[in-house]
Amino acid sequence: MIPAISSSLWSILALIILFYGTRWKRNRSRLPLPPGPKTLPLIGNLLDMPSERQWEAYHAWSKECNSDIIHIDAAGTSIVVLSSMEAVRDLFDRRSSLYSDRVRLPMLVELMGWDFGIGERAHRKLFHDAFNVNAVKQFHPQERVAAHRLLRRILNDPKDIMKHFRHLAAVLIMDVTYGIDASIPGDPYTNLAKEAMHGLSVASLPGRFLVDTIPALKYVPSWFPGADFQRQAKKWRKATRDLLEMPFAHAKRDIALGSASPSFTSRSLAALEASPNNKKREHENVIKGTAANMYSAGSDTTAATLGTFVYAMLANPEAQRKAQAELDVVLGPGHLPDFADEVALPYVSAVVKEVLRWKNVTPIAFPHFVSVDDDYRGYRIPAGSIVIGNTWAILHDEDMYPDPHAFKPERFLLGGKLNPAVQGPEVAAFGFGRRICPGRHMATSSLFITVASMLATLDIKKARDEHGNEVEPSYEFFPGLISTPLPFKCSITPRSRQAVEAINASSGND
Ligand code: HEM
Repeated sequence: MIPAISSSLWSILALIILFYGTRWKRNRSRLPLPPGPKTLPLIGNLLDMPSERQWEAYHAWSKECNSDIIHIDAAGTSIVVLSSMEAVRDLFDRRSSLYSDRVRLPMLVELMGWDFGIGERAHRKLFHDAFNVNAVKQFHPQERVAAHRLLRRILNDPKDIMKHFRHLAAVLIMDVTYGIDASIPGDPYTNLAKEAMHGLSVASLPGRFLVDTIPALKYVPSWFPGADFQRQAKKWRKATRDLLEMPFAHAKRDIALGSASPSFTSRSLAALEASPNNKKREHENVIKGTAANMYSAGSDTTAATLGTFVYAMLANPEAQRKAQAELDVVLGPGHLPDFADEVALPYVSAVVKEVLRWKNVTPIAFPHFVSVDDDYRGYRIPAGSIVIGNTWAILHDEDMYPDPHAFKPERFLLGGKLNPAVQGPEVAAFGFGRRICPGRHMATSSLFITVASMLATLDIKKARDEHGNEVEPSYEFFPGLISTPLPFKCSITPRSRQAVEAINASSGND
């Protein structure tokens, strides 16, 4: 499926495809490309490229070709898909210096203004210092408060659970990143981010916009018939730039007034004082870009994963009952869990793992890019290829995870403990190699405290219609780089009077 385009745009396309197609053919070397679906002259697999659930099509092609590395030709854009841990480790880990670039999708970067990725070493160092496995413990108090606030918000308004998850993720990350309290009603930043994030999620999928396959289309003016992508890009560009500039300016203002709460931005700007004067502006831009990345990469992924948790509880009520029984034994009914309880709660930990695996929210991670020719297992990986680790295929490998589409936390347990022999979903759910999600330790700790707090105090059940029949959710996701549950109904009620009292006495204060 490809986007609908007018006949005038088709004629320009034909010329451009001819140009790119012949250029690409000239560059071919002797080694064969990895196997892949049959191609048509010049346009390759362009007509087969799915615009939704790409990971499933990649997986099916991989099976057809009996290969964990396949090649797809999208009208001259070379896409290589890796579907096993062995292949992702070989390329993304062992050859990380070659495979760690990001794809410069023209729609996203040039037209929409997402040009502040954290590719540079300076960004990654800033991030690592604040978010490594030990440093993230500093965020436990904020994560605990965010989980307690969530419980109170659900008690007061149990209807739209995804709204509460988005609020939790946005408030937590605004606090940690900028020291901004986004919990106040009418806060401008959470809505601002919503529009920018929607654009990012849609435009990050390779093949979603034709301009990514044929970059010269970016010069087509927005009034040209069929150039809807230009109008769409303009709207998203404004949201992107506002997301980059506005919260950062707010944090700087608070710092100047002396009223800022400690945050990634305040700490990084304080450290900037030591930079030479001629580098200050440049370093400040690095901090600004890193902060915007944290927000953009951390908020929707966290909210979507929590939505998947609710889907899982609706799909497998028995798992919910077992997790609640474990919490009741360890904490006593109506008590809220804390981080120190995690070791005594293997079933709850297994629920979190299975949520990250079952319908993982970043099924193709974020695509990587290789800028030089390489070869692997006798195949040629052409320079300029988009290289995708098919996280979804890895986390649904039947040999590693029998009955892979079922939600079964037990698969991670043996003798009442987490079984180290079973590969945890963390090996793929947060991406690969040098570009692996730097927020993963914070993500897993905030998922644990939120899931455990909800299970300790709330019952999550299917909603009922006006005839009292259970309403089965679709378990479907919004199609984007980040799979977010589509709107669904469910019933969330307190488990007991003690649970209500514990929530009301907790640290969440709105
Ligand atoms: C459950 C929640 C999360 C999931 C599933 C997730 C997943 C991912 C994935 C798959 C990638 C791409 C890795 C690759 O290119 O191979 C990524 C990148 C990233 N994540 Fe996360 N993430 C989550 C939460 C967070 C949080 C809470 C933060 C920030 C505090 C964060 C910050 C980032 C950043 C900055 C990048 C870009 C790294 C780069 O481009 O080098 N993520 N994440």
